[in-house]
Amino acid sequence: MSTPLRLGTRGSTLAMAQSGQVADALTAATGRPVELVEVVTAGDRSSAPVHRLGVGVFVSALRDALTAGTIDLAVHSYKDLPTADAPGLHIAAVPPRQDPRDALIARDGRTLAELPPGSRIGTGALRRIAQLHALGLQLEVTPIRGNIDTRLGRVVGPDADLDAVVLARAGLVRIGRADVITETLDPMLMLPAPAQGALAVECRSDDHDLVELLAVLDHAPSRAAVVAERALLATLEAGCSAPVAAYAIIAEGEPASSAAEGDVVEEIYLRGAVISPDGTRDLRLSRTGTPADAAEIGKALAAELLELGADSILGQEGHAGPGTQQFGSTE
Ligand SMILES: NCc1[nH]cc(CCC(=O)O)c1CC(=O)O
Repeated sequence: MSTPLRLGTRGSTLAMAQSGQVADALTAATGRPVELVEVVTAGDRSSAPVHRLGVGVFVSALRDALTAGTIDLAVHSYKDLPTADAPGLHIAAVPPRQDPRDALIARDGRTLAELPPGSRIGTGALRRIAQLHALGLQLEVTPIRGNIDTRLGRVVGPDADLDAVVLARAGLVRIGRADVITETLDPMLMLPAPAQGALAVECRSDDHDLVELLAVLDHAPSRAAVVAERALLATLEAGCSAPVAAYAIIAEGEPASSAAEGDVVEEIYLRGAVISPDGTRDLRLSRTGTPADAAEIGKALAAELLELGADSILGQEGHAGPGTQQFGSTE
């Protein structure tokens, strides 16, 4: 029996679930045993609001442990990773992505359209707040935070005080709570966060054997989608808390007339949005291309959004400007 690989994880229900799922997949594919090592992050120890701490605190403790060699690999929710590269570390796999759409959890099984004006709907993410306002449904959007269980408790159970909350479908699926979802939101109405529903499996770049081993978990279409969405985010120089949304789909495209019979041509479709927090300014665009050009497509779509004035929308939110990395998820 080979020595177990040490997979560092936060202790939250979601982190433990997704780390366990990656550990199992890795063992199934390679026969290597994997042990989970809990890493307590500054974000878990503090009760300060996440927008003050920055979501980076959840990530950096895991990255420090990787660099120090106390763990061999880490699993992150990809949407929580800053767009800047981490020196000495490598994302060795992007496993098959979960459904990236947002989900509504509402009282009495209601859908968004069934919520009466004045309904209280909870979410902390600026991207979701902006899009809920843009719908013009006269919903009362209430900022909430905390882990998935805490946020669910605002609408399900004895302490419920809201009519609905919006959460990522992927997180609920991973912790086995997809049953509470009353509507999966159409991306045309509620475009997800860049990389939502995807995981990043990270290790040290110089750990060549492990880089090679982890490649079995990589899913090329999921990686291409994430590359496009995050290229858009990075080009807008926005962080994961900005009112920026992006969603890429890889689909079978129309083969060129010159293509040989049986050739499968893949196409990437990327949709991106920048919306002011009050929902009054709402820029949404799409673009298609080939998956090999995922990064260029993301950059090009961001450039189009900037031409239409995206920077002035982001500027309203204390846009940090070139060369800086914004942190601070309120999700
Ligand atoms: N920032 C919080 C966060 N980070 C990852 C997920 C779960 C879904 C995913 O992997 O994208 C969530 C919860 C949510 O947004 O509801």
